[in-house]
Amino acid sequence: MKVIGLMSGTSVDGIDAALVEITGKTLDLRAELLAGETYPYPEQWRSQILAVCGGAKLSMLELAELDDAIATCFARAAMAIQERYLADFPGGTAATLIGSHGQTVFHRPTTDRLMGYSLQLGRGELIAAISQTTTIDNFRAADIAAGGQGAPLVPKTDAYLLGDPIEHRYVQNIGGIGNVTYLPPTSQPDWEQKVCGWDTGPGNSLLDLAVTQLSEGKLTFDRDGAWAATGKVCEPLVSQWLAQEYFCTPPPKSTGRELFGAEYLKNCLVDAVPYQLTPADLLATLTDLTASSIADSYRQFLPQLSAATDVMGSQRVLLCGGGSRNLYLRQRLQHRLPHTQIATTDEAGVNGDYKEAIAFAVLAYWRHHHIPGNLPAATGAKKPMLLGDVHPLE
Ligand SMILES: Nc1ncnc2c1ncn2[C@@H]1O[C@H](COP(=O)(O)OP(=O)(O)OP(=O)(O)O)[C@@H](O)[C@H]1O
Ligand SMILES: CC(=O)N[C@H]1[C@@H]2OC[C@@H](O2)[C@@H](O)[C@@H]1O[C@H](C)C(=O)O
Repeated sequence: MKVIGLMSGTSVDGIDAALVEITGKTLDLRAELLAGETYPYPEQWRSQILAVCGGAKLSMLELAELDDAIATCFARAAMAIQERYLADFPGGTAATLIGSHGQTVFHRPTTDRLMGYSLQLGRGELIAAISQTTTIDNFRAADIAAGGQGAPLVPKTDAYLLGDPIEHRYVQNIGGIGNVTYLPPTSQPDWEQKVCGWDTGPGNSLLDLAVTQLSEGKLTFDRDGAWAATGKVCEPLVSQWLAQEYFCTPPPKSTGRELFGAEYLKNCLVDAVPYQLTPADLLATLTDLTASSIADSYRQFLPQLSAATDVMGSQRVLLCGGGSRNLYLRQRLQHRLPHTQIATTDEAGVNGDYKEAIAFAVLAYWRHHHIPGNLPAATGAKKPMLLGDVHPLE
């Protein structure tokens, strides 16, 4: 079955569209990427989305207009990837389903007191009407209704697309926020029960904000980590930051720019004052915070594993997301995980630029086939749930 997956992440850089041929169910699942492309948001909408994510107030009319503008961008992305595929493969057939994550503008994780609240804009009914294709959206709500965080949702798709019979794998996305899926060797009889995942904390969100500020708006990110690589990590500051609540909280846990955003960076800058860091030192230290928070979370929350595999050396991190291109970040991660091989998901057969878009194509496919999409060990939901609202054509 051909399915289009659509995703825009916390960096709000554009809509990732993946046209995927999917077969099988879970253990026999196959997802072949036929076409993938990122379609940037028109600048007007990108700045409005970033403002809303940063807490800007909207009237209900403005909210409805933004929702529809995003849905229109998503529908256009779906139609464009469809056209590109049909132009490249004239005998090909069109996708029959769209799985759209939408654009997260607010995420409040579930707590002991409050049910989680996660809002993705870009309504599926409009995507379906414009693209004339059945669309599934709102994937996080059913998990939240079952007491889960609503995130991360990729772990179950990672399990069936990236498992290995011998290796322990950590599939680590480094987007605006970082998230990991741990996969035990699939030759272990009970491997599916041991899969877990969580949001590790900041990916590039703090770095991007700091680069924008330090360059007075001339740069928006540290390409290849070149600027940070000229600085020196302030280790005491990293240790101080790692003691913060989010990093010590055991999974299930999820987060967003609501925590690791402008306000958080402001506090980091205050903490850094006594150390008199240069801009490059500050970027090196923030880059190391991302690397250390990732490595530290593996050690804290999978302790028996790291003891066993440090000896056997059969563990591998598979990176994906924009941060995997940051060479300095990779270097810092290797420094923090000396006995672990670091590669990319591409090297394991899944395109890292489109892995999340592929995941939402798979989640829509599972919804269509009545297969639950969440992994309770990752989200904290009480049970596996069918994810997504279906918007069929009349
Ligand atoms: N060559 C590069 N060098 C350094 N960093 C890069 C490079 N290319 C991309 N990035 C970083 O990756 C970010 C975008 O990553 P990505 O598209 O994976 O995020 P996202 O999907 O929006 O986020 P999330 O996974 O949290 O939802 C950019 O903001 C930038 O910081
Ligand atoms: C609420 C939300 O949009 N969360 C995103 C974000 O980006 C990374 C991390 O934070 C993860 O929790 C999630 O995305 C992926 C696709 C997920 O649900 O697995």
